[in-house]
Amino acid sequence: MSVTDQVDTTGAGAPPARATSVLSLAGVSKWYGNVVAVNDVTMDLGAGVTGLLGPNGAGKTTLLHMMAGFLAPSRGTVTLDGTRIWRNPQVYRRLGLVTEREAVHSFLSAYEFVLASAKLHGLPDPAAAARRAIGLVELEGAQDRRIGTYSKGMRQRTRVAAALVHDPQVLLLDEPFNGMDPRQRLHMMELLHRLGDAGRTILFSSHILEEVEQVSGTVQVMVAGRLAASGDFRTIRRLMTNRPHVFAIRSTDDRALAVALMAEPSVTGVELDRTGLTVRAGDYGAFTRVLPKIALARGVRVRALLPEDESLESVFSYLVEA
Ligand SMILES: Nc1ncnc2c1ncn2[C@@H]1O[C@H](COP(=O)(O)OP(=O)(O)OP(=O)(O)O)[C@@H](O)[C@H]1O
Repeated sequence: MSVTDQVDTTGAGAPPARATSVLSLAGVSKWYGNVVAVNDVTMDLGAGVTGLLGPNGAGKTTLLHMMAGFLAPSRGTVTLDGTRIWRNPQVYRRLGLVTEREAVHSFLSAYEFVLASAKLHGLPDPAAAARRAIGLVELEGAQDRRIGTYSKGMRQRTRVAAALVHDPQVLLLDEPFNGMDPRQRLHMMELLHRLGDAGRTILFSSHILEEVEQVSGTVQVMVAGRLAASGDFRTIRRLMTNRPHVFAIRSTDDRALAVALMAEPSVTGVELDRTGLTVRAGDYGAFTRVLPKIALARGVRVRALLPEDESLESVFSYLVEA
């Protein structure tokens, strides 16, 4: 029996036990004129929840849209269980996408909104499919209220239900946690876990490290269109935290402090110029603990200690260079 045969397209009852699907990208690039948005990305995604992490402009949305069949790759192939996705409506039926920004009509109820999505998919029993999808996101209690009266989290769950109405094996979500408060986030995280545990392939994008860490053990990291790292989150996190840290230091005697710091094992580089002292340290904790002691011993007062490269972009850039 093929994977397609096992999909419950009746829209009724509990989802069946499913075979897992593999979404594969092979040498995928996408360019818009001179802008290379995605650059030679190869990855395989199986059942469970995977985070797609990267700073703004890294190419996450472009990648998700190619996976969902919204965009053609400029080069390479995107396949689901070996079948090309682009211009293949049979495969679209097995995919769901929750886009980053999309208006939900505030005058409709969640039930009406999800029902419309079921009808667009041409499901045989749209009403049953809508009820099942609303049950999956636990919105039954509010399904007949106008969406205009919902919280941000409820609106987002309504959109997830609309994307799940045809019971797809793969669910792609672009920045699903944006603008949610902690409680709404938790609820959405639990939902994604439940869907992943039930055998679906779930990929969600985010530019927030901690967010991905809380939701998924597996991560694909994109930087400037390229896949910078992929696999177990903890291993990648260790790579990120073990990177050299750069500090700008302002003190009453930068020269004396520079000489003293050169002998310090946690310091890997010292630069002194007209603007002040720049220090590279391998171990963030060890360096920040030892600096006040060294300064005190030399009679130097530290006026400012500024980490120079703490932005997410610099963390990601380090990964690309590693
Ligand atoms: N339609 C388009 N025409 C031209 N350039 C585009 C288009 N869409 C995206 N880009 C460019 O492609 C690159 C990747 O954009 P994309 O939206 O995929 O990144 P992202 O990681 O999703 O970013 P964000 O988190 O800000 O949404 C960016 O440089 C962006 O400006």
